[in-house]
Amino acid sequence: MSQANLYSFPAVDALAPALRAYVIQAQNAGIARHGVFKVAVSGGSLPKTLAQALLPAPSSDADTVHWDKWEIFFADERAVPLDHADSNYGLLKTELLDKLPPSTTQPTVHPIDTNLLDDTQELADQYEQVLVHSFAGRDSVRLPIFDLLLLGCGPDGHTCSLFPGHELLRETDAWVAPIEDSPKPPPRRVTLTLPVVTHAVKVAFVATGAGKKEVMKEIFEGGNGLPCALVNEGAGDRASWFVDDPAVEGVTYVRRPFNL
Ligand SMILES: O=C(O)[C@H](O)[C@@H](O)[C@H](O)[C@H](O)COP(=O)(O)O
Repeated sequence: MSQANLYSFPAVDALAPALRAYVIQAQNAGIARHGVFKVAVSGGSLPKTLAQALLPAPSSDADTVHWDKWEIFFADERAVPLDHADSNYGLLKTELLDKLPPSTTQPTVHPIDTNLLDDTQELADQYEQVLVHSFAGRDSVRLPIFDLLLLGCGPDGHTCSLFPGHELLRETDAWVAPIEDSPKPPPRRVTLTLPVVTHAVKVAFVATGAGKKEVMKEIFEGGNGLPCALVNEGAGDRASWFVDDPAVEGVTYVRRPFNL
């Protein structure tokens, strides 16, 4: 069975250019296939790392981020207004989108519908409809196939808003699901479901810092049904982990040299 790729770097400074090369390759493949690049992103520390990877000026044509071709979705989002401190949209905006050079044609961004914040089921259903319309005619209608998912990994092994042991891990029908009892605050959120996550063309996790080393050991050496491990099992070598050395200290899983 194919296995997830684990790429480790001394620090984020070295990780960022590799992540950039990987994202640009996924972007170019998406544009070649469909003329656009459909990507979903998480919150946490990811937007900041993405900014470090993607904001530097290109060194060549092949190194160019074609923001005008990007369609950005949220892998998970908190049920809060877009300008709230907990909003993943707000985080991406301040960390990355607002920092694009003024001459850049902004990407298309799909935030949640904040008219529906009182009802997380409605919020999830509406966001699923956004995906239905966006992916119409593209792949099988059974599942939206993102060109790339850019995800984080919590210290408990959660990813998106899919938490260890939660019933949401058994969701097989919905593409987007509500959660009212997230153990990480805030409790009310919506998230892509596991089938959508594992069917993406590529899934990249970014996990940095010594605070991740216990869970990285668990994910890569036992799995234990942790959401991140379930993504690794479902996506196989379509999953790639970009980590720093402190996050994988003591992890025996074989690191790959980073080569595209
Ligand atoms: O909305 C969220 O809570 C995030 O999307 C979440 O899934 C995040 O990616 C992980 O908790 C990792 O967070 P860090 O990168 O900050 O460790």
